[in-house]
Amino acid sequence: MNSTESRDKKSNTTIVDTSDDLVTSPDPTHPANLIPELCRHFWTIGWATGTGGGISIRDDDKVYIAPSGVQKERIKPEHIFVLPYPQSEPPLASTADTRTFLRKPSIPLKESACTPLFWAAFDLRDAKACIHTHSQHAVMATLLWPGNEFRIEKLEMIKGVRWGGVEGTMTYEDELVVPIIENTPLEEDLRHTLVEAMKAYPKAAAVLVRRHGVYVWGPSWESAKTQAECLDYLFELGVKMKLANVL
Ligand SMILES: CSC[C@@H](O)[C@@H](O)C(=O)COP(=O)(O)O
Ligand SMILES: [Zn+2]
Repeated sequence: MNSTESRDKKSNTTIVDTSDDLVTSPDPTHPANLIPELCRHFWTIGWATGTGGGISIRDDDKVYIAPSGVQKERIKPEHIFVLPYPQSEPPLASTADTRTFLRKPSIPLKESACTPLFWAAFDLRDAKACIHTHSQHAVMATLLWPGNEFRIEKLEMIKGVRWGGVEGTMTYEDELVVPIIENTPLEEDLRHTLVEAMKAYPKAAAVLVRRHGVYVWGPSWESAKTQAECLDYLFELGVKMKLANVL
């Protein structure tokens, strides 16, 4: 049990800190400041509109998560959840009673439904940040590549993508392969196939979700962001090239 939690012996429930201490910092690069700023930016480029999409950042033993179902461009630091890392089990909504939080907002909010998906990037790739976008370029790519892989080559922006999302950068000579998984009615239910795809494609920097979007991660929030930008560019260009019959 961490310092911000205490257990009420009578009711046997965990009382979580709802103070703003863990999400208040004058440092603009503190995750609780960065998540609202990046979500605002992602909203302006169509990655996180209509409450969809988002980003989670891991700072050592803490994971910072945005709230669920809210206008992502209007999140404030005090709306951010803080979870301890690592945890023996991924924090699934279906295990709500046993999940541990270091900090919850004082107003009634739920943590992002993407939490178990972000967690897969932290656990399987040791990522420090994971971005989920609803970019139409990603969605179109999953429609024009009907199989279980998006493939593209001979484009300069491939050089901005890392092997596995966290290792060395790819070269112009390398073919980019991104696995595609099928969407599910509930976000949480994507976890199983996302984990399977990450294991089957250990060198892939992202996982596309058909008719939904993409999960991209990196060894830092900066790297996750620039890789997501390179991949989005490649999805957009791939779609245009395929429609122009020049692929
Ligand atoms: C427009 S609803 C989108 C959600 O179901 C989900 O796909 C999503 O990306 C965001 O989930 P959230 O729980 O709001 O963080
Ligand atoms: Zn989504």
